[in-house]
Amino acid sequence: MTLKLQMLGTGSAFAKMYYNNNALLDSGEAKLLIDCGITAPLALHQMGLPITELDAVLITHIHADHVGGLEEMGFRMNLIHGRKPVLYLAEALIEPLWENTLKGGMQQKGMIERMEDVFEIRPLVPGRTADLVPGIRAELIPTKHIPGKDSYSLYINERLFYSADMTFNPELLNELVQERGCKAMLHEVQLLGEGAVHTTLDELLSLPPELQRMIHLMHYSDEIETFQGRTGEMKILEQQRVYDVEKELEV
Ligand SMILES: Nc1ccn([C@@H]2O[C@@H]3COP(=O)(O)O[C@H]3[C@H]2O)c(=O)n1
Ligand SMILES: [Zn+2]
Ligand SMILES: [Zn+2]
Repeated sequence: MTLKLQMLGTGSAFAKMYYNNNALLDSGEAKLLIDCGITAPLALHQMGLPITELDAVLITHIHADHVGGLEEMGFRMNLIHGRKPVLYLAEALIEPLWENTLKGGMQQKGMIERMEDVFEIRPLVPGRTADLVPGIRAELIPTKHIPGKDSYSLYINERLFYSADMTFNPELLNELVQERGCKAMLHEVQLLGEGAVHTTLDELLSLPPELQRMIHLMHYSDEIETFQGRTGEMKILEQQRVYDVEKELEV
């Protein structure tokens, strides 16, 4: 089974040269979308991938660059295709995603009263590996991002770490490699400024070279081109390029 990765976008929340940092994983048997930001429907359209081809969506946290495309996804799937998209998310995100994000645009008296009326909700328990779609299983790892807001990174198929949005956590990265057999890391990076809610490039450059070699950078701002050749042993993920995870991303 070959796992393929295609980033719909590799941009930070306010990037204008890149779509939102949302990822398509394809196991050959099923397709999982990780996060569905504002630009995700347009990115999928430009990739020529119909939303009906997605077997499930997994949400890491409730920021618009990670959930802003769910209203369109929900309406189109239900109203045009007569299907509820499968939505995986931590139990703690279910209520706030509906009450604080989707309800305003999607609620319709007598037709859509709850998130379950438009999505097939599949709650995830952090720390417990779940089979998501054929060939893709994942464990939610609670990570620090915005104080007071739940946010999760992913450990996929016991070999691929997906940071989502998080502040620097070298202990976690070391544990994943030394104790859990991690072979590749897709990690967000803030190129400029202090890392209040993200992980900075300087923080990642402080990691040992052998760990840096496992890291592929994503969720970056428009300045990324000026950082070519300045990311130590780390590579920069290319938007919409299709990667064979084992052959091209693993060390
Ligand atoms: N305390 C905060 C909260 C938000 N932000 C910015 O808003 C963005 C929301 O999406 P993101 O990708 O998590 O990046 C956040 C910061 O750019 C920030 O910089 N500081
Ligand atoms: Zn983000
Ligand atoms: Zn965020």
